[in-house]
This record gives sequence, C-alpha cells and structure tokens, in this order.
Amino acid sequence: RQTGTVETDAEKHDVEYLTPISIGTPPQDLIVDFDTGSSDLWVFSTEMAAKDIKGQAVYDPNNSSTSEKLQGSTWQITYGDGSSSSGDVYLDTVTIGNLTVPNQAVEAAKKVSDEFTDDPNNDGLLGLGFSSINTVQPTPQNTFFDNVKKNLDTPLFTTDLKHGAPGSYNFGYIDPAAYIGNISWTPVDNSQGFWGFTSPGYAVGTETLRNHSISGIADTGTTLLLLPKSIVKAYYSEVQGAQYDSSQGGYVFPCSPTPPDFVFGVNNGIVTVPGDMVLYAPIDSANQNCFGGIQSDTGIGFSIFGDVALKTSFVVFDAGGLQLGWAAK
Ligand SMILES: O=C(Cc1ccccc1)Nn1cnc2ccccc21
Repeated sequence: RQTGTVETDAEKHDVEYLTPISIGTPPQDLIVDFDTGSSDLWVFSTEMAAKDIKGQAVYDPNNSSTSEKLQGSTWQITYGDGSSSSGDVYLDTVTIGNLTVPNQAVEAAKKVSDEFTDDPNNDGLLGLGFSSINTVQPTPQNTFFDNVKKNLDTPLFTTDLKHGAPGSYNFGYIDPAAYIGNISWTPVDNSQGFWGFTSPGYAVGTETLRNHSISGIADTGTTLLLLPKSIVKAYYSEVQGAQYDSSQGGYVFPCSPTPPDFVFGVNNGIVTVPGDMVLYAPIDSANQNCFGGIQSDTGIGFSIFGDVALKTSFVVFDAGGLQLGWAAK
C-alpha cells in the first residue's frame, strides 16, 4: 500500500494550478493541469502541427520504450468554456510524485484549440473526475487515480490549493497537519461523472446562513466560483459600486474596499471565502476595478465550486466513501 504527494504551482491570479508528471521510459517530464472536473489525461504531443505548439513540452511516444499504441482508439473533449482538444491514445508508464501506473492511457493530442496553444505553461490535463466521462472511443479509459487507487492506503486524494503560492495534491492519505478544526463531510453524487454535492445554504458577510440548496461540483479545473444568478445578485447587492459589465462578461466592482466574505454550507459546517479572494483580478492597469471571483452559473445546469472556493480549504475527494470533506486551514 502506498501514498503520494505532489506540489502544484499557482499561475498568475491562480487562473490554474500546474503540476509535474512523468510519462514513458526514459521519463518525459510535463507540467499539467490537474482537473477534478474532467476525466481525460491528455498531453501536447509530437503528433501535433508545429504551429499549434507555443512553448509547451510535448510527449513523444516514439521516444518511450514502454509506449504501446491503443490501436483504433481516439478521443475528443470540449470543456465548458469552449476550449477543446483531440487525438489518439497510447498506454505508457505515468509517474506522479512517488506513485507509478504502468499502463496508463495517455491521450496524445493531434489538435488543440487556441486557448491551449496560447497557454505556454500548460502541457495538458490530468483528469481526476470519474472514469465514466472519459472520452476515449470505442472503449473509455481509466483515470490515473482509478488505476492507482488499488495501491493506495485508502482510495482518496486531497487538494490544498493556495492563493498565489504552491499547493499540493496528496494521494492515499489525509495529512492531519494540512488543516485545522473538523472536516465537514457531504455525500458525492457522481452520476454525471463529477464530484457533485449539494450545499444547504449561503451567507454574505457576517449574516446567518440562508437556507438555499446549491447543487454543484468541486472542480479544480475551473478558476472561479460559479453560483445561481439569484445568489450572485444577492452577494453583489452588498458590494459598493458592483455592476454586471457585459463587456467583461461578469460582475466588476472597485478593488477597494475589500468586499464582504461569502460563506457556503457543507453539511452542518461552513466554508468561508474571504472577501479578498472574491477580488479575483484587476481589470484595468490602474487597478481601480476588479473582476469578481463569484460569477453566475447560468447556462451550465449546475454550480461550480472552482479554485476560488477550493483554495480556501483543505478538500478530501473520497472515492471509497463517495464523499467530499471540506476543512479550514
Ligand atoms: O470549462 C470550465 C468552466 C465552465 C465554463 C462554462 C460552463 C461550464 C464550465 N471548466 N473547466 C473544467 N475543466 C477544464 C479544462 C479546461 C478548460 C476549462 C475547464
């Protein structure tokens, strides 16, 4: 039985968290976005057109003595923000920290959309969602976590994302030094392939929790906290000068004073998103107005507890108990 840990670095404004992995023999090092909101492990590869690669590291299956083409298999994924990629599939050895999976499905990109080409630091994605939504055809493949979990002390991983500082993903154990107080546990609905859960309510600032069921997913691949329009309006009604700016595609408000905290329930506990985390990023060079870290989930069909929510907490993604644990830190 094993456990593992790997450090993840926050990009500017914590827009994404990038984590090192190794693929093949000899090991090829890439840095990818660990994404609990999807379930494909795909990487930039030597099968792509040179014009679509701008600074990323690429996986070369021909340079790995352990790669084996999964004949006839292809993949194609489109994310909620419209970005997309596609290609073919190899089985190869993948190592994260001290954990190795010998025959992991590695999805080699042949095409990626501009959002990925224009993100030089990101060499691909490692899905940590449920394997039921893996896009490989004709036979969907297992995620790294699904393949490694039989070797783990316990089938869970934890996230400890931070604001503008390296965080960590741990596999197979809960580090008691990584959080304070108690872990609030809530059941996971994985029927859509996501780490879905329902929060019982929310509060703005120091008010008492309002009963309002919020069904959403814990998604490290989404930057912001995307909530029902009514809650977003209630929150920004308490932020001086806040307004919906269609040119920015969301609520913006003066970067000072610090806006109120946003609190959401997890079972009988609460998670507090400090006001200064709702100040997602300045939209002008004078840093006068800021884009909000809380925006509407309209059109998605569920809420998304992205990095703005996750980086406030130590979160346990427990596939054994099919539950999520949230703790302060
Ligand atoms: O796509 C989204 C956010 C989103 C926006 C609008 C509707 C639904 C969801 N997150 N995401 C989760 N994993 C991702 C991977 C790449 C890009 C975005 C990714």
